[in-house]
Amino acid sequence: CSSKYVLSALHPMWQGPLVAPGGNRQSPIDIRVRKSVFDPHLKPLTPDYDPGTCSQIWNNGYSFLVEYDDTTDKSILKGGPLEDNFRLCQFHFHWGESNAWGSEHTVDRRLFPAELHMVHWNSNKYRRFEEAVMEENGLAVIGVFLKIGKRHEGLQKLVDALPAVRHKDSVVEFTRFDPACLLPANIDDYWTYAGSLTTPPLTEAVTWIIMKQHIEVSHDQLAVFRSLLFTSAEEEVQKSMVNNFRVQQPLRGRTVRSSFT
Ligand SMILES: NS(=O)(=O)c1ncc[nH]1
Ligand SMILES: [Zn+2]
Repeated sequence: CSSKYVLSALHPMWQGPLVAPGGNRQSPIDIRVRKSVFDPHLKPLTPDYDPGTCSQIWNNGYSFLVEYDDTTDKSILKGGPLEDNFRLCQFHFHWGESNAWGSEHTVDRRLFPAELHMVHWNSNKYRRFEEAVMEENGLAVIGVFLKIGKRHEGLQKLVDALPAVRHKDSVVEFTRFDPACLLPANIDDYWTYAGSLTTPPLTEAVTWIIMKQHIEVSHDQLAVFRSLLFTSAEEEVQKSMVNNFRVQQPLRGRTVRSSFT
C-alpha cells in the first residue's frame, strides 16, 4: 500500500509535534475499563483477508511494515463500529527494549511488551490511502496486545524474514502471509474510540478497535524485532529499533465503547 508517503518522513524519534495542533482526539490512550461504555449496537468484526495480497516487508526507520496490495477490495475489514468497507494497507508493531513496556495503548495503565496495528482505509469513500489519511472517518486500525509466552507459529515466517530488512529503507519481497493468524481467537470483545495515527502525520482519522484478548509470542521472537535497526546501512552509529511507541495523549472527554459487558 502507499503508506510509504505517510511514514517516510519518519525519523526514529521523529522531530514532529508531540501533539498535533489543536488535537483533541489524539492516540494512544489509556483504556479505563470501568469508564468504558457497553454499546449493544456494536456488531461483530468481520475481517476477510486474502493472503495473496501480501507483497513486501519494509523497514521505514520507525517500525517494519508488512504491506498489502490495496488496489482492490480483496483484503477488507467490515462490521464492528464500522459503517463502510475498509481495505487492509499494512500491519506493523510497536515494542520496547524490555518486556516490561512497549505497547502504545494500555488497559487500566497496564503495559504490554508490544502492540500490533493492522491499518485499513475507507474504500467506500476514498480512492487511496493518502486521501483517507486526511479524513475524519478515513482509517480503521485494529490493535492487538502481545504478551511473552509460547511461540507464535504463524508469526515465525515473518520473524525469519526480518534479518533481510535490518536497516532503515530496506525492503524484501514477502508473500502469502495471512494476517488473520495474528488476531486473537476471540475478536468479538474489543474497545473502540475515535483517535489518531500515533506517528506522523498524527491525523485524527482513525477509528481504533483494540482487542481485549492478547496474543502470545516467544521471548526469542520478540528479540528478533529488537535486532532491527532505526538506522540505514550507511550510518556510522547503528541504533537498535526499540521503544518505537508514542507517549499517551489526553482523553479530552472522549468515550471508549466496549462490545462486551
Ligand atoms: N501507528 S499507527 O497505526 O497509528 C500508524 N499507521 C500509519 C501511520 N501511523
Ligand atoms: Zn502503529
